[in-house]
Amino acid sequence: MKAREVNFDGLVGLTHHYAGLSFGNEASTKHRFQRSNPKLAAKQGLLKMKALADAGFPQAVIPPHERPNVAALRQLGFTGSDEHVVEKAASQAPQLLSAVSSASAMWVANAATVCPSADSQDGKVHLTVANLNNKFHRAMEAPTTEALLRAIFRDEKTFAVHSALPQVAMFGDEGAANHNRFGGEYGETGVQLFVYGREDGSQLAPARYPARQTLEASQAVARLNQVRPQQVVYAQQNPDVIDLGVFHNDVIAVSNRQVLFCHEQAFADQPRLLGELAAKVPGFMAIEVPQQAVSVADAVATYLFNSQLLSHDDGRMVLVLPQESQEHAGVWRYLHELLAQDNPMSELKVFDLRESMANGGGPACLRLRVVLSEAEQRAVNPAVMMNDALFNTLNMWVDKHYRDRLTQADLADPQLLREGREALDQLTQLLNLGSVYPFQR
Ligand SMILES: NCCC[C@H](NC(=O)CCC(=O)O)C(=O)O
Repeated sequence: MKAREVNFDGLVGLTHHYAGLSFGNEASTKHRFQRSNPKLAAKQGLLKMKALADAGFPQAVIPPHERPNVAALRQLGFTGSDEHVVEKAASQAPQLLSAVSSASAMWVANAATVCPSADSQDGKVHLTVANLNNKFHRAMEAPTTEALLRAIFRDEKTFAVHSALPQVAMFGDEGAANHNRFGGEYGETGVQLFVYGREDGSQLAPARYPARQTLEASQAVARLNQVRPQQVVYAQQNPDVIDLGVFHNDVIAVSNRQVLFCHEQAFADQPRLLGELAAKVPGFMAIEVPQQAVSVADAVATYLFNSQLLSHDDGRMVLVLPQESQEHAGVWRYLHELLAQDNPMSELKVFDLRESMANGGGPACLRLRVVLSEAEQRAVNPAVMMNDALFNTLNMWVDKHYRDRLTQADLADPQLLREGREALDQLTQLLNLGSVYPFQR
């Protein structure tokens, strides 16, 4: 039976805005306080999903979270009705209101780490929710992410959804953005590469920006996901590139099947890692981009590596890139050289994801890869699968509910809270999710 990689993309939420919340993520810092367009952001994401579904790649959607997160503000001491809580936060602590209003759950590469059934000891598909401990606005995603994943991957005989790791720095976990799986056919046993930024207590760590993922977290996720130990490889990110803005490994590397496409400075001990992968993955091929061809700074600015590397049924691979890669002459030239060389890459697909990119989220950040056998695909909640009908339904839903401009000041508007709840209440019906949001309980 043929297994496929299904890409689950995060749908951008109604409160998408630029708040500069992610120290170490240069796009987030740079676009702080600029005006956003949530409606356009959601539509840009939907267009990518639809185009990939049309090109034959199975595609699904993961809904946004309830924002502002009023419960989080209450936990921080704001009292009164929900509207009063928002008003008080807006006047006393606007940056906190921004954090609890962030639409950051759209970047579902950080939602969880996935282990396909072919790799797990009990033969189930495992998903461990990421705690996103390094940033307040992201750490609050875990409970709703868990509820959503349980509503999508409902069948407990097929899927095992694990709660996030303890919310402390030692177990900082950013999900699939620091995880790669290598192998032949998707349904065959693979090798899983867990990439971390630091080991608790070790000196080998970035100096300027935080390392969000720890080795201790990666090891715990590998245990929870029941990955057979002989199939696990750990590697440390190069701390110097974290200091240049590579806050997740998927900003500097992407993989698919036997191919690793990465910058030559991506990993701390790159020759050792590539040797280990060559020994464990039959037909392993590393495509390392030299600093001379594309600098780390250009990779961060263009998100060349935050691409999706997808396989057509005949084995040809397509690289799904953000428009910023096409707009950079040197990067675009390099990509064409790559196509001409002897490797499986045969096609480039470019998308305008400007709204997400301005917060540091490219094509790869917006998707969670889930390898599923045919039987497992049938066990997924069918209402989240992208097709013509769902594309039209979601576009109409976005048109009806989303604003086309939002600044930090607008977050004070209590109407935004009501708009969000009404929209999400309808969305849970459209996607047959049941009650997943705090306001529905
Ligand atoms: N995988 C891409 C994640 C991008 C995300 N950006 C943000 O949260 C920016 C939000 C803001 O600054 O408004 C992050 O850094 O975790």
